[in-house]
Formats: sequence, C-alpha cells, structure tokens
Amino acid sequence: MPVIIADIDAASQDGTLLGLTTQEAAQRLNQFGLNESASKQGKTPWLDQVLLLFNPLSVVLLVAAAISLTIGERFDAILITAIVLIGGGIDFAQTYHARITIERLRATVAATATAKRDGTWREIPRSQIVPGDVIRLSAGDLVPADARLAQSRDLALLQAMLTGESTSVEKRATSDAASSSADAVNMIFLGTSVVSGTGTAIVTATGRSTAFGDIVAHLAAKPPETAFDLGIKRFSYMIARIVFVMVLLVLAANLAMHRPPIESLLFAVALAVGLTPEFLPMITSVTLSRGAVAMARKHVVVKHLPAIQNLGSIDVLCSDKTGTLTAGTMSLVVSASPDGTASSAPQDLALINSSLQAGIRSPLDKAILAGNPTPPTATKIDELPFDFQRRRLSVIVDHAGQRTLICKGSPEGIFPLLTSFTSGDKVLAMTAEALSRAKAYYTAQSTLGYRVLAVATRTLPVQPQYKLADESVLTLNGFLSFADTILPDAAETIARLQGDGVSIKILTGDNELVAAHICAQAGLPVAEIVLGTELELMSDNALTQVAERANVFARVSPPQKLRILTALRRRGHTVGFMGDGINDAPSLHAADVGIAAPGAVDVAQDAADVVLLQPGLAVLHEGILEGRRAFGNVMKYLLMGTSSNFGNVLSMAVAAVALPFLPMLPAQVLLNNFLYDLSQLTIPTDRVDAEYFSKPQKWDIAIIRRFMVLVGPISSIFDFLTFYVLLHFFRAGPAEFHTGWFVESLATQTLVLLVIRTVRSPFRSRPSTGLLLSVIFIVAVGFWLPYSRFAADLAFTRLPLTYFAFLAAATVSYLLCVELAKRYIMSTSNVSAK
Ligand SMILES: Nc1ncnc2c1ncn2[C@@H]1O[C@H](COP(=O)(O)OP(=O)(O)OP(=O)(O)O)[C@@H](O)[C@H]1O
Ligand SMILES: [Mg+2]
Repeated sequence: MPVIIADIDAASQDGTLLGLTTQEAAQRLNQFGLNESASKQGKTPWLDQVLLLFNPLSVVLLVAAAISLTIGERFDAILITAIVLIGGGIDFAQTYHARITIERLRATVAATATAKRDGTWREIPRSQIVPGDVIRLSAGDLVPADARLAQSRDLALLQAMLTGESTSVEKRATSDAASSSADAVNMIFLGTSVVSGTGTAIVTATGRSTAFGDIVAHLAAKPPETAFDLGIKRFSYMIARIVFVMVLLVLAANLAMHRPPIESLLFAVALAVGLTPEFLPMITSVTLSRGAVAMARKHVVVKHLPAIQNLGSIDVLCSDKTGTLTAGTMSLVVSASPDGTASSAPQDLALINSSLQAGIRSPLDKAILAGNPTPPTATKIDELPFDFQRRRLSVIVDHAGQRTLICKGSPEGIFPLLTSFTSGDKVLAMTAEALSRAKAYYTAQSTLGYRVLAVATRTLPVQPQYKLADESVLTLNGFLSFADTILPDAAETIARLQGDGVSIKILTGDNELVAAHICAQAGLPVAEIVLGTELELMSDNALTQVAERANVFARVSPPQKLRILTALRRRGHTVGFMGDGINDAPSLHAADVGIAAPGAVDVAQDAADVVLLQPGLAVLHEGILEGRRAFGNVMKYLLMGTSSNFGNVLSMAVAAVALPFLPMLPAQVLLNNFLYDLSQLTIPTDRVDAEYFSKPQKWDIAIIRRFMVLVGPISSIFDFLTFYVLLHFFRAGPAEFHTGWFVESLATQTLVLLVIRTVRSPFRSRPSTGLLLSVIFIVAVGFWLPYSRFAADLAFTRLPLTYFAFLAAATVSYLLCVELAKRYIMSTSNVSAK
C-alpha cells in the first residue's frame, strides 16, 4: 500500500511552498529509504561480490585444503588455499572495478529531479527524493516519485506506462486529498513523464511505497536476458553437466581400482575445477567494461554492460530523423500565405503560438522564436498541447480584442479541418481548388527538403476552457518552411555502417518527401517508403515482411515506430534504435539497444541503453565496432575453455583409468589449471582481427560445440602420445610422468591461445603485447617449476634434456593440427568473415 504522508501540507505556509531543509530531508531519507524500486533496494555491490567468493567451487577447494591438512599434506593445503585466495582476489578486484566503472558512467547521465531544499531549487539525484519534498516539473521531465500537485500550468502527462493510454492526460492542482488512483487529476505518479506544461508538487510517496513503482520498475527492466547472456548460461550448464558426469566416472573408476580414496576424491575435485570456466563471468565483465571505458572517452555513455555486446550484434539500426541524422537546429526560411506568396502573417501567428505554449520547445519552436526575443502582446487563455497523434499544437489567446485559437502543426493533419483561408486581408471560403493549390505548395516545399508547418486560426466565444474539438472550422493563414542541415558525418557513417553489415532504416514523423530528401543527402538509396496510414492497415505478419524490405517509414506515430521495431526483432534481427524525443522513448526502451542522440530529453535518455553526449554519428559506428571487439574477446575465452581446457581434462580422465597410477597429483592438477587461468587473464586486452569487425556478431553455440568435439580430442591425442613416449622411451616412473605431462599440458594448453585467438593464420594476426607476454611467461613458469625450490614439495623431478626435444616437436605439431582443425571449422561454418 502506498504511504500517504499526512503532513504534506505542513510544507506549505501561507500558500508558498517552503520545501524541506537538508536536515529534514536526511532524516526522511533514513526513515523512508532511497527512492528506488524494490528490486534495486538492499543490494550493496561489494557484498554481492564477497558472496561471489564463496561460490561452490571455492568452498569445495577449501574443503579439499582442509582434507590435505589433516592427512599431513601441509604444502598442498597452503597451495590450494593460495589458489583460492589469489583467484578470488583477482576475480573480486576485476569484477568490482568493472561494476564501479559502469555505475559511475551511468551516474553521469542519471536524470535528476528539481526539488526545493533550504528554500532554493536544486537539482538532486532522483534516488534522494523523499516524501514531503517540493518538486518542480516541466516538459520532457520524468516524474521522480508520486506527488500531489500544488500548482500547475497546462500540465499534461503521458501515463502510458501505467494505463497503456498513448495520449497525454491533463493534470491540475485541486483541493482533493492525495490518492493512488491513476485517474486522480491532482496526482502525478512515478514512471510518467511530462509532455507539456509546468507544475509544482509535493511528494507523497517514494521508492517501493509508490502506487505503481514496482510495475514501472518491472516494465522498465530490460528483458532480463540477451541472446548472449542466455548463450553463456546454456554454455555453463553444458559444462556443469559434463563436469558432474566426468567427476563421478573418474571417482568410481579410481575407487574400483582400489586407489587411495582421499587422493582419488581430491583428484576428482581438481578435475572438476579444471573444467569449470570459473573466470568466465569476470572475463566477460572486464572485456565489456573496457569497451565501456573506451566509449566513454569518446563521450558515449553505456548504461549497462550487456549493451556493449548488443551493440556488437546490431544488424538493423532504426533512426529518427531530426536531431539524429540532422543537426536538429532548424531555421525558418519561408513564411508564405496559403497560395504560396510571401507573407509575414503566418510567422507572426506562429510566434505567438511558440512563445506562449508550455510544452517542450521543439527545434521548430526554437526556429520560430529565434531573432524574436520580445514576447507578443497577446494574453494566453488556454492551450491544447502538442501530441504525436494530432501532430499540432494550439494556443487560445486574447488577440486584437478577440478570443483566437492559433494552431500550428503538420499540414496533413490540418488540411481536413479547414473551412476557409486568408487571401490578403480577406477571408475566403475554402474551395477544392484553393485546397489543392495549398497542397501543391506544401508538396513543392517538402520536395525541396523543407519541413513545413501549417498555421491556422479560428475565432472562438469566450469561455474559461477549451477542448480538442475546438480545433475545427479553421482558417488557413499560411505555411512556414524550415531548413535543417544533415550532420556533416552522417553520409560517411551510414556508408560505413552499411559496409559493416548494419542496415539503416529511417522512422520519422515527418512526411515522405522530406524523408526522401534527407535520404538522398545521407546517401541512403530509398528501397521502399511506407506511410503510417498504410501501416495502420497492415497485420503484424504483413508488417514483418514489409519492415524487412522498406527502409523509410514516414508519418509514423510513436506506437507505430514501436510496431516496426517489434516486427524486425521478431524476424530475428538485433535492432538498435536511435532517437531524441519523448516520442522515441517507447522505441528506445523496446529496442535491443536504445541509443539517445545528443541533447535528447530526459525521458529519452532514461529509456536508452547508450547515450551519446556529443554531436556526431561517427562515434556510433565506433561503438558498434567496440561491441564487436568485446564479443570477439569473450568468444576467445570460451573457445579456449571448450577446446584446450576440455581436451586436457578428457585426457586426465582417460589416463586416470588407464594408468597404473594417477596421471597427475591433485595439487599439480590445480596448479596447472591455475597457471592456465592466469595466462588467460590478458584476453580482454587482445587485438581483434579486422574480419571480426566487418559483420554483426551473434552468439553461436554451434561453433563452440564444434571446437569442443574437434579440437578437444586433438589435444587428447597429443596427450596420449606424450604418455606413450614418457612410459616407453623414457621409462618414466610416477614422478617423471607427472612432471613431463605437467610441462607438456601447460605448454600446449596455453600456447594454443595464439592459434585460437584469430580466424587467420597465427602469423598474420598480432596478439596484444600483454597477451603474448602472459602466455610466454606461464609456459616459462611451467618449465622452471621442476628446477625450482618448490619442485620437491610439488613432487616434480628433473627431466632428461631429450624430453624437451620431444616436447618442442609435439607442441609444434599440436599447434599445427589445431590450426588445420580451426581452418576446417571456419570454412564450414558461417562465422568466418567474408
Ligand atoms: N512544436 C510543434 N508545433 C507544431 N507542430 C509540431 C511541433 N513539433 C512537431 N510538430 C509536428 O509533428 C510532426 C512530428 O513531430 P516530430 O518531427 O518531432 O516527429 P519525429 O518522428 O520525431 O520526426 P523526426 O524524425 O523528424 O525527428 C512534425 O513533422 C510536425 O509537423
Ligand atoms: Mg524526433
């Protein structure tokens, strides 16, 4: 139940709203908690992370350490504990860092609320709003909490999130008590947004006490899983199942062969640890957060990590037009009478309309107001605010001694409402001929690429309020034409995006002629134009076909934009949407990646996953490439885990059954795996082949599986070869065998990264220095260990020099085989580029 604060009126004295003091606000914050949804409350990121340390794997290992200790293996116990602590420490530090990074980035674009504290208006984070706060709202704002209106002026809200209604509703201050009904005219609710007007309100409920807060949070949450997340999860399940079966089998076999039970158990545990890609989540977050940081340097804020890899998967980018492809700063170039002759009358009327309207100042309004700083003498009586269904806006004023409605908006919408038109000083009845002349003028201007508004008026009787139906029986006063310049880098970026496998579609509220003009300027050949009115008649199925073909959608309303996106997603596309207005918010939210253009309204920024802070489209292309890079590096880790790591464990399991002794001691297995893991830590820093950048990257479990079944066994074959050579040529006892295999398995397992990391020949793709060094270093550590002072504790022994000759030959042939297998896999699957 929403908590309605009884003392909200205490905040008001003598009609002026005092607001809270900082101290009161702090007190209330303590009492009521942060203004956040239930799902977000009570989570401290570092606690989460510490809990991660106690994952089942670490616990199992710690138990293993304890067992080692009780059977007198002190060195093993220390080694295992050190592995858990170091591994956990690295994991913690890296993941925590990635998380903090992204939270910091997100905070830079988090919408604030305007609240009165200590008597002055301040911008404060939305989470800090408390019941009793006095807040101020204007067009484009998000309502930060539930509140009761104290003052309002032409306030209209979009409550679609709560009621599904896509038209705005009027809200005004009344003396009614606070209530939690969406219909309450004096109440505004968290999750709604201001379309027009201004208001001052007293917060009645915050966070989870808000009437619809949890619904809003639920709706606002992205579909929890992307294809990528889902893929990773499936992959982990697959591994978990294999681990489970393999461990049980090995354990059973060892026990059946009457090996020491504790050692057999420890060996099984070590195997399980070896197969688990325990660093996968960490590698993923680190790779993605590196991408996020790279983007932030280019003034692109990524609000959550998965958005990066989704950027890399985008294959269709839908974009709004104004402010995204164009600069969005318009200039008024022509003011003309209905027949197209120059006349200042439409401009003068539009000036009254634009300066008195209380909605967001659109680029059109700004252009009308530019150069006319003095407000007109008319007195505003009422307003019929702009909405994207009507595509027009009227103010009702006392003008020249008369009550006049002045309407400006999209000509298509205004034409049917006309009954007369002005011609010089006269008002003439609208005839079919006059109407077609007006339409012809409008078409001609649109063809030139101008955005055109019609201006119309009507004289009305005096009454306190007016309604939408009053926008009828209008007199056409003329047209205004606006020029908007296309962004200088738009054509180039569009060409690059298309070259890299992203098709572009334009979804605009503007008419088809202007849209076509912009396309021409942007170098985008028009395949097919679909109009909003045509869309209306299409079934979802038909739309799916059309959305695929067409690349320009004109005169579409916000719900239609949403339908187009949904249709594309249904076809299996990963869809990005770029927009800047209130009307774009639903689409920004529904797209796989919502991208807010520079200067987007709060509502749009809030709904987006990625926010561009500086003008220019080139960064978008770079963002997409950054996403592909991240994707590429995560894939490397997965392919490594499934091929070389898997093969290694497979060999151990087979050897455990076939050999007269354990193929490696449990502590050695753990150390081997740990060193291998360390060598992989530099993967996020690696370079990615150009091929990876040239097309959208999608999760592909098939290729992972193919790597597993092909490359895994190859590594086992070489292991078996090593076993054979060790036993027959070197007459190895257990100590030599363990040492020999330890070195071989570490070297092959680690070095193969240099082959797997690229789709090209390893010699034609340079790894990052960090990665190269870490791989070489770990191999060197493997060679050094048998000669180090830890050799005795690890039960290693010196190897004959001839063994190293064999090792070198075996490693090189192994890498060659994997290279061939890789080429085979790449040539028979569609993952390889071009
Ligand atoms: N402030 C305004 N006053 C009157 N009419 C307006 C106003 N703003 C927009 N319109 C009308 O509504 C139409 C659609 O609005 P808008 O251009 O914002 O939609 P959009 O889909 O975001 O288009 P774009 O792709 O150009 O950004 C405009 O073409 C114009 O005719
Ligand atoms: Mg727009």
